[in-house]
Amino acid sequence: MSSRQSLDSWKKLVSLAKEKQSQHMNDLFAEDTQRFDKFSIELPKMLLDYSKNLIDSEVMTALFSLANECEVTQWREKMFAGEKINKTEERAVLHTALRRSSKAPLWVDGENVTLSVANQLAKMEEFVDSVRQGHWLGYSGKRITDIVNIGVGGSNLGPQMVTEALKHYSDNSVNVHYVSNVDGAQIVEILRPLDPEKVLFIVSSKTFTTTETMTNAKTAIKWLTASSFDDKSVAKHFVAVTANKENAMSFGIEADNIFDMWDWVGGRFSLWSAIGLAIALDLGFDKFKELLDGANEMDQHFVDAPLENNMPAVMALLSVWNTTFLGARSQAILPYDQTLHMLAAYLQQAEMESNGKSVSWDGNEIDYPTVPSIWGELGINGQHAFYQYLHQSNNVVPADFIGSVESVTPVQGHHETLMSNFFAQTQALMTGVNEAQVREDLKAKGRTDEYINKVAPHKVHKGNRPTNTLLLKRIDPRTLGSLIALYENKIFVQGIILQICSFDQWGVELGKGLAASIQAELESDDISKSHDCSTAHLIAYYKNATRS
Ligand SMILES: O=P(O)(O)OC[C@H]1O[C@](O)(CO)[C@@H](O)[C@@H]1O
Repeated sequence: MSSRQSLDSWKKLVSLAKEKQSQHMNDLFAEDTQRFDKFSIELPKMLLDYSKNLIDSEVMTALFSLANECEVTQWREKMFAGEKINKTEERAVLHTALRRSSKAPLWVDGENVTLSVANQLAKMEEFVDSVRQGHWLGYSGKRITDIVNIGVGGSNLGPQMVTEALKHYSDNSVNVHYVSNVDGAQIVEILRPLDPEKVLFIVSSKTFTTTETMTNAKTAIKWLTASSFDDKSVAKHFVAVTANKENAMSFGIEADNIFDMWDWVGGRFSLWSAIGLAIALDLGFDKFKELLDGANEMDQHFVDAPLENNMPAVMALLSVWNTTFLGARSQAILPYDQTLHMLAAYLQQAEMESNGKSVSWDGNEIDYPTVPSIWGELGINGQHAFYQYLHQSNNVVPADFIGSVESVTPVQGHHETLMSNFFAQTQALMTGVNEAQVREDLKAKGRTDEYINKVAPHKVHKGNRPTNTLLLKRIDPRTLGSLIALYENKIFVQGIILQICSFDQWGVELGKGLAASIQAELESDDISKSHDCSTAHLIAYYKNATRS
């Protein structure tokens, strides 16, 4: 039994979970008309209603005790102070320093992080302004019109998700494109309409070793130099963002064109650094700064608010309740705002690469369910695709519903239709409809007994499906910054409670290593004897087919 399971609060939650599993949220709402007031948190630009969870005050009290017994606030202080809480890599975790407003020094390994961040932001600002104002010109003297960000995982998902979400705020000084897939189909299609004389490539890679990114960057250099350019053109058309300056320089990128990353920023938490350069080029540096300020506001709330009124902490505790204690295995992210169409993909990496682990920070196997798998889509599209499963499958999927009071692009009648669905779905998921109600309804519609007997069981919705509702005022750079930081801080709290090292990602290494050796086999006549027979036959089939 792990140390967590011997905590009083943990034991209490185990017994409360048994009790609550036989209850229905409809009864909890009937018994307590104050549920919304008790189980909601309002911040200046967003409201969280978490009353539609299988909780009551006793459960929440036990969850807050769990957070206290797990020393969440002490760990939070350590993270913000730059202590090396990423134990397996002996690194600080300071993505919050990238958006911090305080000018006070913050030291890590003799480096004043506050100063390094300020310097990089100043370098970014100067570069962004010069590209957007047409001072930075391509090799042949033409203005840059298109930015192509080459990166994958954290060096792609965050910037691309934000670019998509804030499209409305772009003045279209430049067009921004993202290449992440090593499947050549993507880069070929993106480059096809572009003019090499007007394109700027950003090679974004913390390690500058990621095969997909390096392969795409090499293709981009070939594309550029294949026209009338020579090698010198690379200096005007390539910049890099990396913590591995040496590799970027040997790749051919000028030292001055390299923006720094640091080992204390995890890739999936890096959009606030120069990894967000494409965002800043698209929106202008002021709006990028607003994004950082919004994130900083959420950090301040996370640091200052008592746990009972702390949005990231409450969301983390609810996830632990739903998953570890009530047994949910997945979690849906359902934005009802077109601008957030990449949010689920972004949060998949943020949460699953951080906490998708089964060994605790002391190296022992974890024997309780940890975090759910994250998936999702725009909610309104999901309604016509997978909501059947959410309403009636025998697998309960807790869901975050995220909507905005105001649309960034109002079109008469649209927003009300969208939001009426938003409100209807969480109500339906909670209340459901029982067989007696179904029968009564069918009878009132004049259906025959035979028809009612046949159809009634299929129309029952058991309800009791947990949801959180996040209602934002409006998607803008500041609110989006706060929303992303909300989830980042939530992920941190989950990791602390579940005793997970949230800031490493060893689980991606095995496959990467194997792919490298298989690539050598694909490019030669050899086939390694070390494969299992399935993999060996698949490789042989592929090689025979490509060579016949
Ligand atoms: O920025 P890099 O070093 O190219 O890494 C890209 C992504 O690959 C991963 O290392 C996973 O393989 C992620 O953690 C990271 O965000």
